[in-house]
Amino acid sequence: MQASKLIECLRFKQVFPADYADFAVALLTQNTKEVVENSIFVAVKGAQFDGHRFVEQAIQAGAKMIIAQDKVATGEVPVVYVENSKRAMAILSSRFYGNASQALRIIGVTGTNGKTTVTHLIEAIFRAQGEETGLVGTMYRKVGNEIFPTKNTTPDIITLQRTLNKMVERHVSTVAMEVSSIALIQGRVWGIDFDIGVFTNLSRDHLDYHKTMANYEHAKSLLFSQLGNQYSGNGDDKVAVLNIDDPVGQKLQQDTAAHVLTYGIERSAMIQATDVKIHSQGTDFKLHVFEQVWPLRVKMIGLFNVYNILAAFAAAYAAGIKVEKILAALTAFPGVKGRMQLLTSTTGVSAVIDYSHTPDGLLKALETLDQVAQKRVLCVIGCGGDRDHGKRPKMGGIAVKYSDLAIFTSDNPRTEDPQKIISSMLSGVEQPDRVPVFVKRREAINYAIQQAQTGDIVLIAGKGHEDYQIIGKEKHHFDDVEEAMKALRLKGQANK
Ligand SMILES: CC(=O)N[C@H]1[C@@H](OP(=O)(O)OP(=O)(O)OC[C@H]2O[C@@H](n3ccc(=O)[nH]c3=O)[C@H](O)[C@@H]2O)O[C@H](CO)[C@@H](O)[C@@H]1O[C@H](C)C(=O)N[C@@H](C)C(=O)N[C@H](CCC(=O)O)C(=O)O
Ligand SMILES: Nc1ncnc2c1ncn2[C@@H]1O[C@H](COP(=O)(O)OP(=O)(O)OP(=O)(O)O)[C@@H](O)[C@H]1O
Ligand SMILES: N[C@H](CCC[C@H](N)C(=O)O)C(=O)O
Ligand SMILES: [Mg+2]
Repeated sequence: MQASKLIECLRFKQVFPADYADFAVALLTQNTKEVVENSIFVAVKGAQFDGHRFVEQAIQAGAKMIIAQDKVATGEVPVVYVENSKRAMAILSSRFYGNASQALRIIGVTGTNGKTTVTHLIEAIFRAQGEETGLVGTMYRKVGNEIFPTKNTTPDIITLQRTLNKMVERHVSTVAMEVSSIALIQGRVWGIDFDIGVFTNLSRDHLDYHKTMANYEHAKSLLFSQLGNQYSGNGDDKVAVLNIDDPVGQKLQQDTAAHVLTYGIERSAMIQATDVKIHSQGTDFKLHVFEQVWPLRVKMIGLFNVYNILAAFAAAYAAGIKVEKILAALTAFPGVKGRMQLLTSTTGVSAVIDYSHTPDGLLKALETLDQVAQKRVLCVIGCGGDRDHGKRPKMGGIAVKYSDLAIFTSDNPRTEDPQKIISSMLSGVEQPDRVPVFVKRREAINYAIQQAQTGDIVLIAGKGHEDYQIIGKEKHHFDDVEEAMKALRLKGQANK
């Protein structure tokens, strides 16, 4: 696309010089590291850097046009001044990548916990119908079967539009996408035409960023207030899928113009689960879809996973898939890597790897394991550095209160002192001197598995699927599954 054609979509812009030499745009980017010959570079003011300071570097790397909101010196290279470069970036990327979101059925999932699980469930349901699917989230971006790495749960808008464009090229029809609160505030989904919005739950997290729960709640509400403010009248209008047992889910009913489909367990809901029975191999419950009832057995463990299943079911139901077909896919679903992932061993000790990294997630994981463990539940837990400090004492307290033995260790310390993070966790515990502490995660895992006896379960919480540990700014290979398997094997050999 020619630059002049592309920037037509920006209103109220000032272009200097107005008679610039037009060119075919090779790439649109906000990052100097990506710039190639004939790129357009968008200068964005970020939390750490101001992109306007990288303009010269972008021009040297081949940028032929700059989009900016503040005055920049560009020599001969044309500058398009806009009121807000992030918004301009959203509008430009939508046009550059062919308004891809309009050609796709996009299901956005938001909430503190359960987004990755629900998006994978949705992906599995649509795949089982023979559809080509896309997935965007914490673990990766997936186009059909092809996996692309990701830096954020919800990527920046250009990466997102580029990914959606690739999905259209590969004949994807439905996309399940995690929408983080931070992305909603930062406009990373501006211009994305969501068809269905799903709310899982809201509890404490990310207060380092949002500061207050009210701000955090407002961020989540944006997905629903931006959904479906027009009615087609064809019966294919937008749908908000809301967890009605969560007070925020109840409030969101007021924020959206979209059709509402409620789900829940405790309160009366359109999609409801009753008679939930959790056992070590999975969970049984009755699924009520308005007036009809189906018995269901799933392989995932825990009451919280029943909520995740209801959310995914409701999204698929809203998309018009037949109940029996959805249920067949849910019954076959094996679970998500690093979410209540069970490792058994010949020793009779089991380990569960789970991505619980919030107070509520940890509480739910421990409550679930308490119901299925034959004997004790041990818990290895740390908290991430450069993240919400307030959740540390809460998670420390929960780990000690809801397990038989809690062992404190490091998660991803990032640029913080790991010992200080652990001290903060210990400040939430009544008898901190009774908590075994191992700064090195490997040692904590080994200790927990050594201490465990037949019938015990060791929960290794916080890092789930992650195959790295971030210490300082360095990423080192570290995988809880590998470490736990190694420790279980050693225990097995020692027992012989
Ligand atoms: C604090 C924060 O949210 N930062 C996010 C934000 O960065 P930013 O816009 O502030 O960027 P910046 O680093 O200050 O740089 C400003 C501009 O200069 C440009 N730049 C910078 C350096 C350079 O050499 N060249 C260059 O061009 C950058 O490309 C950028 O355009 O926008 C970037 C692009 O969208 C994100 O990648 C980045 O996420 C960082 C890595 C991050 O850790 N974010 C976390 C807190 C986050 O967003 N988490 C959520 C929730 C996770 C969950 O609950 O699952 C997520 O969605 O991942
Ligand atoms: N519905 C739920 N309610 C409470 N806790 C949950 C729920 N679903 C999952 N969890 C817990 O939260 C952890 C993370 O789950 P998941 O990865 O699906 O959430 P997420 O919202 O994608 O998290 P993130 O914000 O890191 O992307 C799980 O390992 C589990 O312990
Ligand atoms: N999406 C979450 C993941 C936290 C995972 C945990 N292992 C940590 O590093 O704190 C975040 O970036 O806050
Ligand atoms: Mg996630």
